[in-house]
Amino acid sequence: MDSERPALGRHERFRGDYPVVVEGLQNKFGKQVVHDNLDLTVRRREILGVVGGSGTGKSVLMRSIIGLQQPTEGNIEVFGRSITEAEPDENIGVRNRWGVLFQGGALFSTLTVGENVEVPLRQFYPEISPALRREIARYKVMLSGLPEEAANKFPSELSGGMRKRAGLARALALDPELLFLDEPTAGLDPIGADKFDRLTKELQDTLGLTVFLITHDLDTLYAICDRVAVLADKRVIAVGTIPELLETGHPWIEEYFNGPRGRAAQGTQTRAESKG
Ligand SMILES: Nc1ncnc2c1ncn2[C@@H]1O[C@H](COP(=O)(O)OP(=O)(O)OP(=O)(O)O)[C@@H](O)[C@H]1O
Repeated sequence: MDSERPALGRHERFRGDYPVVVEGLQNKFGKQVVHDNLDLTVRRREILGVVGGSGTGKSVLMRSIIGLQQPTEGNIEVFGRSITEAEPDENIGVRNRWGVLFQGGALFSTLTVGENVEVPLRQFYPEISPALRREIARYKVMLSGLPEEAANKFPSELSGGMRKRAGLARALALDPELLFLDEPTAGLDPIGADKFDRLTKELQDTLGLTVFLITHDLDTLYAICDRVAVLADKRVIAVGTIPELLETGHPWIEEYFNGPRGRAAQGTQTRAESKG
């Protein structure tokens, strides 16, 4: 089992082995404490699955890491830069190194898919010519597995699965090193979810991405995650491979992975592996 708080010198964090380091995080909404003394490190080029019961604060954790939620205590470093201590404008140099696929895609409904992908390009690289911006957006649309013509469609003209891919295209707009995915396969049918998983893995491999992936989808955890972090009791109670997590004997982990759905997902994975 991995220690959740490795003894890291700042120079090691800068070397990029741990693109995300969260230490002693606390998030409170009024009297509700969502996180308390939460530690987590994300390793370079891994797909880290983040699981936990509903309302355990997975999305709040992601929002804290990308600077959309100011924690009440703790420190978060992304690519060696403190997100919690700096003003949002000071983080401009790291904000263009990550991409985010929010739950539901969060696309602008009045813009076409291509125009949606152009939004971060306009924001971070206003000097790029409109023609080149359009070209980059088209490339990202295709990279996300959508047909080229999807760039001219509005989100309302797409299926749920295509909208997810459009959101992914926008998340990839700035060639990120770090990708945040919040429940990317929620609402997809099993075949669509499987294809999305394979796309995520392929992109991670070919682009060398580090992926922070919030999911309830056990198939995704078994199929593509290198490690899984479990949120419970207001913190990350364990991080590791699925066999390592099971060794903890924690009742929630046991029930989650060894319940009927967990066993089914494990069976699917074993069959997929034996087919090669
Ligand atoms: N802006 C906010 N103001 C007040 N409470 C909030 C806010 N954002 C989140 N919360 C609360 O924080 C808790 C954690 O929410 P979060 O969305 O992170 O859960 P989650 O683990 O992602 O859940 P799910 O799996 O259902 O998506 C919830 O109780 C939620 O109501």
